[in-house]
Amino acid sequence: MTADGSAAAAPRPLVAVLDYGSGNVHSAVKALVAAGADARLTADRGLVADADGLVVPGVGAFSAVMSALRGIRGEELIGRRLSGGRPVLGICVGMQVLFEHGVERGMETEGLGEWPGAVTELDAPVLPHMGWNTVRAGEGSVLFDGLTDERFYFVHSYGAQHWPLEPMKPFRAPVVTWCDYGQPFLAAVENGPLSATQFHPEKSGAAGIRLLANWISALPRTA
Ligand SMILES: NC(=O)CC[C@H](N)C(=O)O
Repeated sequence: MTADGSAAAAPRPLVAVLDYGSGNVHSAVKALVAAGADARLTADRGLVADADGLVVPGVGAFSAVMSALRGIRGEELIGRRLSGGRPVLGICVGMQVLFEHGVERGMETEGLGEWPGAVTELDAPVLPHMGWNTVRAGEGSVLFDGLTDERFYFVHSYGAQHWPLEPMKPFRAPVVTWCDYGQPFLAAVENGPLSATQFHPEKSGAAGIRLLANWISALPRTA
């Protein structure tokens, strides 16, 4: 209750942006704040564990991102959150490392293995895929709620091009969203507490902010 008796505004959901030396983190923090979160760039293990949401950004080579994540035992931080059903959002290479492995320039690197399958070079005439694209949102998507026919900004040459995970009843089937660039590839996945986008919501204008706001609105509140 405030001094004039009106109801105090609810505190913003606390979203940790994992600081492990990846690039592009400040635009992610800024976009999350614009989308309604109290966003903080941090490697503090307690804060990462307790935050309402964790965002794992990622730019550069799959192998370098995995090495930097392992350097702060990021696989533990992400795995423990997911074991406790606590939301995590991976962005770009932060999505790619969630798969079993990545193959870049002939080098295979083990990923976090949250999802089966591999991240491989896109089968497209021009790489990198750098620009705006529409996506084919999966049925029941939370991320793309109210965002049909919007375009999102992609900068990548690799991606997950198959979704081998069969729904395991009684669990809800993951919601997969596709994009067409040369061949189809996964633009986003929503799988219980774990979501991820291959594109950059923080570089996708108002549609990107709305997508982040959808994710933030769905965060269970611990405070
Ligand atoms: N934007 C990025 O940093 C993506 C890099 C990643 N190695 C890819 O090309 O898919």
